[in-house]
Formats: sequence, structure tokens, C-alpha cells
Amino acid sequence: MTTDLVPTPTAAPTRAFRLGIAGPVGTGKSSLIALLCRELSAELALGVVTNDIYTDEDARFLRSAGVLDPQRIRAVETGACPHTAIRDDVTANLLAVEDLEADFAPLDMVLVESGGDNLTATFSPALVDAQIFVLDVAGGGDVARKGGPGIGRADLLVVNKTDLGPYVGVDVEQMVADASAARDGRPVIGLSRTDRPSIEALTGWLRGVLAGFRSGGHVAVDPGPMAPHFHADEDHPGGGYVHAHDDAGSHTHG
Ligand SMILES: Nc1nc2c(ncn2[C@@H]2O[C@H](COP(=O)(O)OP(=O)(O)OP(=O)(O)O)[C@@H](O)[C@H]2O)c(=O)[nH]1
Repeated sequence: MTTDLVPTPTAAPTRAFRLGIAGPVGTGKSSLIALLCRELSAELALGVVTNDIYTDEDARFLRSAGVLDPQRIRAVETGACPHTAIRDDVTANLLAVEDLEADFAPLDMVLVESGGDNLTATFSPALVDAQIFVLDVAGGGDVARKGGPGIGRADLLVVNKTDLGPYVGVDVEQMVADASAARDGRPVIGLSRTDRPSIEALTGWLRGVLAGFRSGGHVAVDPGPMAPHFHADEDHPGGGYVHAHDDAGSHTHG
């Protein structure tokens, strides 16, 4: 008897779900990870990998927040070009994720925080299964309209610190609507750590994506390469240079 016509069931994944969290400096990536650890560590076995340029500051912040066993929080020091370590050469991050998975098997989820970067940073789908891009209202109501691969095509866009809207003159509802329009219907959540329903929207979204991953139905989507961006460099004429990541062989990183 032949089994050719029998559909092959999708194999259930044997490793942890890997979730990337990217966004500009100070938008609340570490705080969002601390929040997720607080909310989910009773039901899910978690690990965290942070990326900083020269320090392990984000890892130290998370360890001191007491949200997870400090051993489950690992730091990658990326050197001069933080987006490179989550996009072009993800080796150091993959090793950190795999070490965590081996040391604390079985883990349900590893959260990978990118170094605070510019608007264009995205994770490679070779490193994460899904990614959240974080903006905050204090960065200005028009940021979401500026677009870029993370804002446009990350699996989830978080508009963070909505509690600050009245203090910085930002219409939060309008900012979330602009973000939704820029994303062709992909999900957007306005979040504040002081707003319980928004926290539940975030954990609800994550549980849904995790369930899809566990059933074998989740496909990692690449938001696309980083847009061309400016690097400050005092030694360079003009104070810096513009480069892109659409062709890894077309430029070098100092
Ligand atoms: N008002 C308010 N402040 C928040 C919220 N979430 C985070 N913050 C504050 O925003 C600041 C930056 O938060 P972080 O979590 O360090 O931001 P980050 O994106 O990890 O920063 P980098 O790693 O330096 O890029 C801190 O002072 C947080 O306390 C929020 O929901 N509301």
C-alpha cells in the first residue's frame, strides 16, 4: 500500500518560540520584556537575550527587576552596529538563544531584545519566529506615519506609554489609527503598563501566536531589509555616511 496520498502532519516544533522586540532607543523594549515576564512566567518557561552596543545594561536592568531567574537572562554585546547582530550576522544571538534553550530545557519562549536602534532595524527570520516593533507616544504622534519595515510589517506594532499622551500633546487614538493605516491591517496595540486592558491585549496576541507556532501553523515573516540609514562617523567627510542592508556583501561594518 502506498502512503503517498496521506498528508504529512506538520511536525510540532521541538524548540522554544523566539520573539524579537525592536524599536528606537528608550521606547520601552526592556520594560515590555519585564512586563511579559511578570505576566507569563507562571504559565510559560521563559528566557531572555538582550543586545547592547558596549554594555550588558539591559540584561542588568532585567535581572534587577526580579522578573525572572537572573541566569535565564543573557546579554550579547554587539559592538558598533547593533542592527547587524539581529539582521546580517545573527550568530552571537543564535548561540545565546540555543545555550539558554539547552541550559533550561524545555523553554517555551525566548525573548530577544534588539539594541536600541533607529526606526529601520528588523530581525532576521533566521533568528526569531515573530517580532514586535515598539514606538512610544513621547517620540511624537507622527512617527508611525514615517513607515519603515518594522513599523509597516513587524508581526505586531506596539504604541507604548499611552498614559503619556496628554502630557506630550499626542492624540493616542489618532496615532494608533495612523499606525494601523500604515500596516494594511496588521495588528497594532496601544500599550501602557498602567492600563490593564492593553496588557491583556498584548498577552492575548502573544498566546495566539504561540498557539499557532506550537501547532506547526506559524510561518516567520521577514518584514524586509533595513532601509538605507545614516551612521554618524566623525572621521567621515560630512560627519557620517548612509548605508543599506539589502545586499550584505555591498558594505562593511566598522
Ligand atoms: N509613562 C510610561 N513610561 C514607561 C512605560 N514603559 C516604559 N516606560 C519608561 O520608559 C523609559 C525607557 O524604558 P526602557 O524599557 O528602558 O526602554 P528601552 O527601549 O529598553 O531603552 P533602550 O534599551 O535604551 O533602547 C523608562 O524610564 C521606563 O520606565 C509606560 O508604559 N509608561
